[in-house]
Amino acid sequence: MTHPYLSLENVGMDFTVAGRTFHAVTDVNLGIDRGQFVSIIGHSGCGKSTLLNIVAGLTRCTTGGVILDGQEVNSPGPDRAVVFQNHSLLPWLTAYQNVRLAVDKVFGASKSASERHDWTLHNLRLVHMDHAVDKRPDELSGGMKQRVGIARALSMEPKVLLMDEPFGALDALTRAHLQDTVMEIQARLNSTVIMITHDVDEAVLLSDRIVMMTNGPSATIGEVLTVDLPRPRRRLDLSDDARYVGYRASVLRFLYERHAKPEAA
Ligand SMILES: Nc1ncnc2c1ncn2[C@@H]1O[C@H](COP(=O)(O)OP(=O)(O)OP(=O)(O)O)[C@@H](O)[C@H]1O
Repeated sequence: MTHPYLSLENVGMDFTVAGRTFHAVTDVNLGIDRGQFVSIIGHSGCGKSTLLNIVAGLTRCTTGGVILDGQEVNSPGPDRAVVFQNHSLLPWLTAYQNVRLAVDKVFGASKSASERHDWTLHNLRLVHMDHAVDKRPDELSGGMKQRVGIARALSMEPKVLLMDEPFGALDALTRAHLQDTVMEIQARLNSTVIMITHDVDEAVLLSDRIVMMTNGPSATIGEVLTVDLPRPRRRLDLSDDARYVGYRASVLRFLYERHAKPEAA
């Protein structure tokens, strides 16, 4: 029997606050193949970030476990790079230096200084940021900072790229540009990606599968939708494509009919 590249097995997470235990997430089972782009969507508070943090190794799950490429995940590691909604670049370093720091950390022993230099520039080029390598974060727009954050994550050659609402803080046009860049890179590198999003169009456009979460407490996977649209995908062509519109409607129905937030219903 072949195992998926990444698997979440019976993952559950309880939080105990002031002596009271809260079951945030229960019984999450998910297998992800290499090269797959998976989005997690669900209402606020359903445990999306909790799940991502468990895969990242930043949080230990209360029950179950995560296995990546045959190894159990117990702590953070460069094989699982994370991109957060708000860039986490070091403000006193340039775009180049922010990426180079990660490259030195991961490849300090295995690549020469000139190889690490070339690799840093290569990754900045992938996200179309080679024109601003010497700029510090406060000299870059929000979208540019996210690009550098993505370059930094990719430069570690992670087995899985984890993205927690990576475009959430960006305006619609910048968001669209960045989504296109991520699609282009994913096609080129065959990256395995888990992305959290609140944006239904973003989920359908980018994903091979969309994991839809029920509301908490005891949130779990409600449904998994396979998005069988050919790649490369172009947003303009898809906007009136019947299959695209159908997928979009399925996610909307899940979120706003079957699992509407009680206060929003
Ligand atoms: N460290 C913690 N201590 C106590 N409760 C927590 C902790 N982290 C998360 N929770 C709770 O667990 C639940 C899931 O939180 P989580 O941040 O994973 O949700 P989310 O789906 O990512 O939300 P959002 O979409 O708003 O970011 C929430 O009810 C939250 O209050």
